[in-house]
Amino acid sequence: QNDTIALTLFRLQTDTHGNLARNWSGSDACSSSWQGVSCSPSSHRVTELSLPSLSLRGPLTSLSSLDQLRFLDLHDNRLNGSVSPLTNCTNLRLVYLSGNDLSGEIPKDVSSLKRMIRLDLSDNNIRGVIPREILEFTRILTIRLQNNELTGRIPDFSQMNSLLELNVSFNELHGNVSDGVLKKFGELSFSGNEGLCGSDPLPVCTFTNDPESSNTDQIVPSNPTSIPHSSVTAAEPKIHGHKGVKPGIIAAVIGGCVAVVVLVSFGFAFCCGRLDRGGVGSKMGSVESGLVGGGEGKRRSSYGEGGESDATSATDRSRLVFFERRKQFELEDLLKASAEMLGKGSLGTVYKAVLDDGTTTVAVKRLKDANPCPRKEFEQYMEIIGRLKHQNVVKLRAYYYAKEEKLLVYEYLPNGSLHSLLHGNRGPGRIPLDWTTRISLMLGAARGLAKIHDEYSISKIPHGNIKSSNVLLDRNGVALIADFGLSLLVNPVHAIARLGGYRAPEQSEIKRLSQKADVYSFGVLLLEVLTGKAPSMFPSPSRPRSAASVAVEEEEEAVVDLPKWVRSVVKEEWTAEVFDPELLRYKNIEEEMVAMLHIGLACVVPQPEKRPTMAEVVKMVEEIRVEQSPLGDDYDESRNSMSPSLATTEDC
Ligand SMILES: Nc1ncnc2c1ncn2[C@@H]1O[C@H](COP(=O)(O)OP(=O)(O)OP(=O)(O)O)[C@@H](O)[C@H]1O
Repeated sequence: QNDTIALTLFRLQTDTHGNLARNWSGSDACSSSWQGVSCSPSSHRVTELSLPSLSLRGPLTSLSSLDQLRFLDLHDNRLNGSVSPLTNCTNLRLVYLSGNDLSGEIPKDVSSLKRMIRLDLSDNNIRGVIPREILEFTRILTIRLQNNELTGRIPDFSQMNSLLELNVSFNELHGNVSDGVLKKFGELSFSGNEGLCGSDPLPVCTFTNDPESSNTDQIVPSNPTSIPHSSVTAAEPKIHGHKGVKPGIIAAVIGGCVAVVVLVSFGFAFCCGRLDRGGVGSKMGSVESGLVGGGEGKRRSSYGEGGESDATSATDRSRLVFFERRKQFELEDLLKASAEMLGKGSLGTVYKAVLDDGTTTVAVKRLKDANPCPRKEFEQYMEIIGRLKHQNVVKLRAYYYAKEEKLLVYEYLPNGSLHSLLHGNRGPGRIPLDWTTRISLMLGAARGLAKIHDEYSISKIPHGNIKSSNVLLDRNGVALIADFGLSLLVNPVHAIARLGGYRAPEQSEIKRLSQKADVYSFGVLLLEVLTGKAPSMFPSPSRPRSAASVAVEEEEEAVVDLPKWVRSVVKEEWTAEVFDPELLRYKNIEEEMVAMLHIGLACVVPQPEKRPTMAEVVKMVEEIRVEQSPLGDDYDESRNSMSPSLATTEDC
């Protein structure tokens, strides 16, 4: 009842255009007829208030008694006064107040909002310093304070381990931005503050007497020019591109980024082999030695020698075996192809190879170390893999078997993996993965795995390595299951240890892959897509815990066993808490998310026999209807210009 009184007061104070009066009928805010208001069914308290763009004008004071409020979205109104009243709402997690006329300072007791996940106060008139107490948010993912009138020294955001997105641009802040912080959040997050300094492109810091403190030196830019405003017009993700990949271009260290993209001549990589191997490889040295060695020309010629000698020495049996009616290219074409390393997995290294015809692109997995699999067996397994054709399973186009080399040639999928979409670049420039896309990716992956299980229902061949990095996206954003059949190549005794899929509990005893364990892994994948948390497959209990990071680690530990964490949160009544905060921006999807959550939880029941089959999972996912794209209600402008399903993300 008190919440109803508080909201009624809020309406009377702010609803100058009568927008709320029209939409709030009845005398109970929790009666579900109050638009934009959601309550907890058990406590009958207001937990969500979502009233964006309603021309509300007035203070926030009456909201201070809503101490069960978790989600507050009042962006794009004309609200004024201070944000201080909200510090009483100690359950707040997601606060969107951008685009109002809020003024005053951010109070020091903002630290009472310990559960804050996302705080957006951008585009207001908030002044004063950013209080150090903000560093006490241990679960925070996003802080947006851009376009205010904040002054004083910038807090040491490097202490906020959980923070993924920070924007303090266009304020009047000063002080040193550490190198790590600048790199993590990107220069655009600090632009428009003439007093900030640090490493390039910020001006270099010099030390002068601090006018604010007689004891300490103030750090000021040597030449106070902020990052040019012209570079700040669009918050686009940075694409560290590498156009025109040529054979022989060996390594490109992408500007300031931890990830190193290695571009190798595939032919070179293939022919050179490993240092410790015999044959052509040992003649040429290792790929690594090639990396450090001479220039492009030299490597190109090395490649030429190696490629030809190996190709011509290939026996009739050591040839590319295609699963397509017409042979598309020769081994020699593959050896000549320009190649780019896409990544290393548990069984080998994958290269993108662009053939000289300029139109054929394939992904080539070069299996690592002497695979014990004899030729006959290998060929049989390839037959099994190559036979399976389905729109949601990555197609094996061809393979090559020689004593020293085993290559698997797959169709190339240009849009990365579900893993990189979910977890890549959670910082600034992150392209959110919307609900419609997530549902369609989960459905595609479910169909692909169901097909595998159905095709091999008698022999019960499992996939054995279901995880988000093995769900790839084609050019239309359709999800495909990768790496089917590779578990066959691994000694069953070591398969679980060698493959990195999400493990089912029974596998700690019965060390065997199975289709039921695939279902469990798929359940974990669903939970990963719903929560946005990456399941950690190999928890290390001995991880050192510093006092300062205990709280953050507790949060992280929740992801070690994703099913366990989800179960525990759901039990505590607040289901919405499990979902990826990124999804909370979309409207009217909660029912679908909860339905999907139930499917995920059904897949991860500890008893294998109680898990559904993948065919049943497909049916259940198909029954979750997405009537309309939630994008229509999206209020994140950064997404307007891109196609979410095809959005690729950089890892760095
Ligand atoms: N057909 C493909 N098209 C495009 N990229 C691919 C293809 N197959 C694999 N990749 C990419 O190559 C990289 C390495 O893949 P790989 O399957 O070897 O490793 P992984 O999935 O990380 O681990 P695992 O070996 O356990 O499956 C990944 O980044 C993956 O997205």
